[in-house]
Amino acid sequence: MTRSTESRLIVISNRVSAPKGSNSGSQGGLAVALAAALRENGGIWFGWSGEVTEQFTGQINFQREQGVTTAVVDLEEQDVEEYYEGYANRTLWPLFHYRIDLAEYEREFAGGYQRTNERFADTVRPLIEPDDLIWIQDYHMFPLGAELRRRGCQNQIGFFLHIPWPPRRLLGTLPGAQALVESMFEYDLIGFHTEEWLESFCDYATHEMGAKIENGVATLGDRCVRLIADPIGIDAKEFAEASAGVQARLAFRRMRDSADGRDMIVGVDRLDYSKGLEERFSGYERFLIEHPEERKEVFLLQIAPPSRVSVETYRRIRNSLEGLSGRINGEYADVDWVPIRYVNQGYPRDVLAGIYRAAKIGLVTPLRDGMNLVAKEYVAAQNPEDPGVLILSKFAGAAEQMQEALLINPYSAEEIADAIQQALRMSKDERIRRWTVLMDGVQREDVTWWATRFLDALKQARPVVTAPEKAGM
Ligand SMILES: O=P(O)(O)OC[C@H]1O[C@H](O[C@H]2O[C@H](CO)[C@@H](O)[C@H](O)[C@H]2O)[C@H](O)[C@@H](O)[C@@H]1O
Ligand SMILES: O=c1ccn([C@@H]2O[C@H](COP(=O)(O)OP(=O)(O)O)[C@@H](O)[C@H]2O)c(=O)[nH]1
Repeated sequence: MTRSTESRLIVISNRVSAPKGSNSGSQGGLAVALAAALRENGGIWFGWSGEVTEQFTGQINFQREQGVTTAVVDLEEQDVEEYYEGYANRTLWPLFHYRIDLAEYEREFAGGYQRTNERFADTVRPLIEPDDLIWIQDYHMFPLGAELRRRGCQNQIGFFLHIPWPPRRLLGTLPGAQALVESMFEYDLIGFHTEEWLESFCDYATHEMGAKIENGVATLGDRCVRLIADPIGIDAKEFAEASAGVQARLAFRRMRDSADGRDMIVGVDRLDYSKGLEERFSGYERFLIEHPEERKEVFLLQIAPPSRVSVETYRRIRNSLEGLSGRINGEYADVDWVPIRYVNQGYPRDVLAGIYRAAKIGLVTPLRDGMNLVAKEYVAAQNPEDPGVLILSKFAGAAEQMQEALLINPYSAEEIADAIQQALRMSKDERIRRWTVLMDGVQREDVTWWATRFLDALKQARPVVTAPEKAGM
């Protein structure tokens, strides 16, 4: 990525890095991807520190590391409860993953979300210079662009949504949905991972709000916003280096030794109901039932670091998975074999790289997922001469780019079971053919490609207004 000499980049996201004290392995793909993009680009990365303070002060803690300045603020407990755990993760997250049965619509959450976004706007506004490009990330911060405009910010502001955009009939259940979408017209550019999420946004904007869409631009009244589908990738180069490193090799050997000649199937997901873990276990159980001859020949390693632990739905999914894995193990295990190794712990990505490489199958079966970077990491970690097979949910954003994976419906235990059998029986030639196409895509459409496409589109979204103090220089 060529570094811009004209304008700085201000990235704003809820999570700037893994909160202190949390397992470093549990941070999600967004933090990982943004760290890589900012390393390339330089600039300021602003967001929540992950820390709680008694009273919001707006005091910014700056740190400079590897050419990137991070600027973080602490939030009050009430902000965290209403904004992060409440509106972001009990209202928007389930709704945007098509789970209106789990979505909670509470005025306190909506109020706390708005208040916290106003606090972010007040705090970051003084850091913004007239020529800066501003890039806001994800569903925690839908109204932030409008709040910055209210504070006189005329910069180019882009917004990227990392999760799916729900179908219009589902979004219609959210109180205040129209106001939320209207506020998004204050952005100059909005990015989605897939054409499908982009189309869903257009469907809502046109049918519920009377917006007009033409040549990739949505118009509502006197506001225009450019829309793009821009799928995020991994830092393929860094990942390849990690895969060749000591930790990856140690992990690979450890897994191979403990597999004792059996084929390993691996799943790696934050412990989240959107990841389809119950359905995955049931699909695997169906495979064990339909193929008793395979029982001692395979095992499933599921790595599932706990996530958003203060939210009740996340505690429920954890309990339910403990019960399900326990039942399956109790039913099918023998003295020398356990069908599921279920691990509630996060691992650094270089260790994951070795684990992915040791697995014959990568089992990635979310019920709905904005992208899913694990699918791409699994491919990047494979041995080119003897690669494993990726089984991927057709409801993950990654499926649009990864057509050579075995694409399945994660709600169907039969399809999961059949795909496992197909992958185990697949010839080496076919594995290499599929992997070569997948790997080509992972390398070409990497995190730098993603960030460059977005930032280039943002620069061109509307003519730049030259800052008065720089005019005539
Ligand atoms: O910050 P957390 O609450 O711990 O959650 C972790 C991240 O989860 C979500 O990740 C999404 O972004 C990924 C990268 O684009 C994408 O591959 C994945 O499908 C999404 O689920 C969330 O959107 C992030 O904001 C969180 O940081
Ligand atoms: O134990 C773990 C589990 C996951 N991850 C990383 O967390 C990210 C998960 O991103 P993904 O897009 O798959 O899902 P998200 O958690 O963002 O919804 C990937 O980069 C994983 O390598 C990790 O470092 N250690």
